[in-house]
Amino acid sequence: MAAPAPLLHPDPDPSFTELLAIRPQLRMDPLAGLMLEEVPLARIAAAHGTPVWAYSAGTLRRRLATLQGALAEARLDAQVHFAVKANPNLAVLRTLGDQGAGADVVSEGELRAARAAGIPAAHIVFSGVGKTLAEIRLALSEDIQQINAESAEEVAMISATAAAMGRTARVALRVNPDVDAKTHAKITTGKSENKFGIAIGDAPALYARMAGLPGIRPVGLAVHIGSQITAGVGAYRTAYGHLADLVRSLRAQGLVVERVDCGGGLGIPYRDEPAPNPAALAGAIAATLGNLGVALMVEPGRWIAGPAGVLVASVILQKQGAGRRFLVLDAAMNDLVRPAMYEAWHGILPVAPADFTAPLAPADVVGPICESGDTFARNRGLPSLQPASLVAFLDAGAYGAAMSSTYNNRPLAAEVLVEGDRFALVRERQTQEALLAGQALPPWMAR
Ligand SMILES: Cc1ncc(COP(=O)(O)O)c(C=O)c1O
Ligand SMILES: N[C@@H](CCCC[NH3+])C(=O)O
Repeated sequence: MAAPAPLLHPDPDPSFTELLAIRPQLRMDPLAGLMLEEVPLARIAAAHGTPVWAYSAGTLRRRLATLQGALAEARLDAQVHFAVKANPNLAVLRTLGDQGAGADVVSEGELRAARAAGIPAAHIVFSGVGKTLAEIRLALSEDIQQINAESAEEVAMISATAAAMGRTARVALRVNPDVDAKTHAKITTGKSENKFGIAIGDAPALYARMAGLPGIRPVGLAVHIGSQITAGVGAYRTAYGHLADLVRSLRAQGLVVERVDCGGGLGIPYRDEPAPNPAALAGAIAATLGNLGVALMVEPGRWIAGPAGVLVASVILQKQGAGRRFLVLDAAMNDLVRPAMYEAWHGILPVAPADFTAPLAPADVVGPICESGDTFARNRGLPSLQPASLVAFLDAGAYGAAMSSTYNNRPLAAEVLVEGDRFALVRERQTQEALLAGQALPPWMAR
């Protein structure tokens, strides 16, 4: 069973050279050090300080094109909807939207970001297990492509809201196929014990009921079985097979099924995981749903954005503990929470050219936050790194900045977009003033 690589892995880590070999967006220049496309990361750090996120526009486009190409190659009538939760930066969304990506959103904020980036409402799907009335109203007034409903209770909310607004919501039913995607327990979503979707056995009756409700036009089905799926496409095939059966049985009842949203979840190799590729996913879709005459959607987030981004941090100090070396960075779990939250393994490379050939020794890479979970890596082979040396976290373009917080009252880091040999700030580092803004003392504390 493939599972995401944990923070501390029993096998030797891939070398720096091996990590770079499968990431064409990154290379080590003998003079300029680690480069993202044609921009030395040291230049970005010098211009905008650290910690700083940097995204490659070229990589975003290339990966989106690979996915679009794989779907076309499999002769599928399929649209890619980028899962905005992975990276809601407007420049990222604009880059992908300009190349034809729609958006999969799960909140008012994501819907507004997708619209602000220029993604047409007709290419936006709203997913999520708990949309508020205000969010349903916004989706309806924007007339987005589709709302994916996850329960009978939510269908009733959408129907009542749409009818009151004199609108008709295009609704797909998200089904829970009870399939194990063999990924981290916190990010598996297609098992019956997970909160997502409606049990596949309950779907036919609800779908039939939807067809008779005011304010609702049932347009199809949706499924999403989990994230960072690296155990091949078997679980996808099983889930899509169940959906295909459901499409056939709904149609046999005389119901209309126009679309199937196949969800996201395609994994990437953070360490050396044998991640499935888009062609395999397209093959699984084609083999199951390909001949039903339904329009298809996929909702990848990580696969597109993960490898396109890095987090650059500075070493604050190197500290010798009892039998271990700690490398204390100015980035912390509030910036990149994946290691603390899922024990996730991220490649960590020195940015300076000389560091690359230096002898390596194990280090625990940590942030300055006051809890031991603020650990990015254990026993990681790294050269001696003096204060102010830079390191880069690889594959940080998805669920990186998106999951940042201000824990320890640390401001959100800046974000930069790299385009060939140019780069531009696309989100400023949060100011200390902004961190305090909006807080007020109650009148009785005034002095
Ligand atoms: C409904 C839905 N679609 C798409 C995604 C995107 O997942 P990933 O970034 O793993 O492709 C998610 C997150 O797992 C999700 O919940
Ligand atoms: N945030 C998770 C993925 C969850 C996907 C959300 N549906 C991660 O970083 O791996």
